[in-house]
Amino acid sequence: GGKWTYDGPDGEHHWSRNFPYCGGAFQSPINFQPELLRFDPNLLPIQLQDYNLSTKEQLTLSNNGHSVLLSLPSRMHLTGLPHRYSAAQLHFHWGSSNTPVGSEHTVDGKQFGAEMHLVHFNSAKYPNISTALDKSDGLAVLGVFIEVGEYNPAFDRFLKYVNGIKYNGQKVQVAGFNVRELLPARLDEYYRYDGSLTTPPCFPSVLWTVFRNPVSISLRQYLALASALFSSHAQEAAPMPLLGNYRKTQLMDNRVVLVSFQQ
Ligand SMILES: NS(=O)(=O)c1c(F)c(F)c(S(=O)(=O)CCO)c(N[C@H]2CCCc3ccccc32)c1F
Ligand SMILES: [Zn+2]
Repeated sequence: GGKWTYDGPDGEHHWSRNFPYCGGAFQSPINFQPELLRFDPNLLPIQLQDYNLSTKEQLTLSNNGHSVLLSLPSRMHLTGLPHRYSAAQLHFHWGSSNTPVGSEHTVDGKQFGAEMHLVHFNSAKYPNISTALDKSDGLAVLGVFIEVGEYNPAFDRFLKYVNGIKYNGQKVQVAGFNVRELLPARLDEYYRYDGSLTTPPCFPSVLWTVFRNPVSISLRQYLALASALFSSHAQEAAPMPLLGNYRKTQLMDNRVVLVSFQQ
C-alpha cells in the first residue's frame, strides 16, 4: 500500500484515503475510561509459552521507518486466550526527546512514556500472519505501558544495538533472551477489547490485551529510542527523526472494555 506517516500530508487524518479500514469502526488505540470498564471474572492470566529464547537463537532487530521491530519465532506462543496465538514481532511507540510521552492507549486520559506491542497471530486457524492479518479472529497483540524511570537491563538486550539500525531498512542480528523479562510481573491484570491494527491497513482484526501495570526504562534508554532513529533511509539527504510514532485514541463505537482486575 501507499506511504503513510504520523504527521504531515500523509498523517493519520489522511490514512483512510489509501487504507479504508482506518476510517472504519473498532479502531485502536482507545482511552480506557474508568466508567466504561467492566470486570470479567472469566479473563484468565495470560500464559507465555517458549518465551525464554536461547542465546543461540538469532533475532532480527530492524527499523522499517515506522518503528523498531524485533522478529520473534513462531514457536513462542500464548495460551489462556480463546485460541493459540503464535508470536511474530514486537515493536514500540514513543514520543520525542523533549516530550517523553508516546503511548498509544491511555488510562483515564493519561498517556505513558511509550508502549510496547507483541504481535501474535491465531496459529490454530492460520498458517502465517499474512493470512491472519485481515481476519476478525486473526491477531492478538499484547500491549505494555512503559514509564521513564528506573533502568531496565532486559531492554538493553536489544536497545544497545539501535545505533546499527538508525535508518529505514537497516537490520542487525541480536542474540535471543528471555522475552518474558520485558513484561510486567502481573500477567493476570489487563484490559481486554476488540480493536484494530494501529497503523495502516488498520484491519479490525486484533484481540487487544493491554497489561494494567507499566514497566520502566531509564531516560537514557528512552532516548535510545527517541533520539537515535530516523524514518528516512541512510542515503537520503534530509534525515527525518523517527518520533511521535503513536496514533491518537479512537472512538469507542459502543465497545465495552473488559478488565481482569477489580480494584
Ligand atoms: N500497533 S500494531 O497494530 O500492533 C502494529 C504497528 F504499530 C506497526 F507499526 C506494525 S509494522 O511495523 O509492521 C508497520 C505497519 O505495517 C505492525 N505490523 C503488523 C501489521 C502489519 C503487517 C505485519 C506483518 C508481519 C508482522 C506484523 C505485522 C503492527 F501490527
Ligand atoms: Zn504497535
